[in-house]
Amino acid sequence: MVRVWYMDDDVVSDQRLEHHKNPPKYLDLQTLNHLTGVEYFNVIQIESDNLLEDQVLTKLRQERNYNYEDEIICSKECLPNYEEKLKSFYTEHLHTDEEIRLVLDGSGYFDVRDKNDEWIRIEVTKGDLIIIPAGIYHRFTLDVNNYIQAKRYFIGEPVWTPHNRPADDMECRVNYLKKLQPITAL
Ligand SMILES: CSCCC(=O)/C(O)=C/O
Ligand SMILES: [Fe+2]
Repeated sequence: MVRVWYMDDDVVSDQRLEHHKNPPKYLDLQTLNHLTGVEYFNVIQIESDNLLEDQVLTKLRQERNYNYEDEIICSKECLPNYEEKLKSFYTEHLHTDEEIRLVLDGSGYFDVRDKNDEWIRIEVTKGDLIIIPAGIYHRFTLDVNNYIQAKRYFIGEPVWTPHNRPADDMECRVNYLKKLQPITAL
């Protein structure tokens, strides 16, 4: 089961640790969605190595027109410019398009800002599919196991460019906040 929690304020110790508040403050997926617009799906058949035939995944790809896909492995051995890339992933940023990731193996943390600018940490492991909306400030880190393999989906020609904070005037940011308002008012 995916775990989601509010992070502590410790910016000194290793980013790969869990960074819970004391006491821990967990969120459920519905609350995560209401607060941030992040969507989560469990791709159930991953254990049977039948991942790409999975019904949840097939439906998502068709309905949302994900017509581009590739794979990324974040490990010292496989990711070119490993240290530099990890630093860039963990620098707070946004994208002009959704960030869609399906974890095939390993694990890691996506951190997203809530409307009060607090960090929420989302632990992703094998079989988790996460959709991070365009315009949300976020970052990614490996956990202490230092390995993740994920599929990346995209609509059209992929654009991976991160726009580091501050990017408040970007159209995607303005639109994200507009879309979020009615949701968080619930
Ligand atoms: C597990 S995919 C690597 C992280 C990434 O692609 C990204 O854009 C993070 O924000
Ligand atoms: Fe990103």
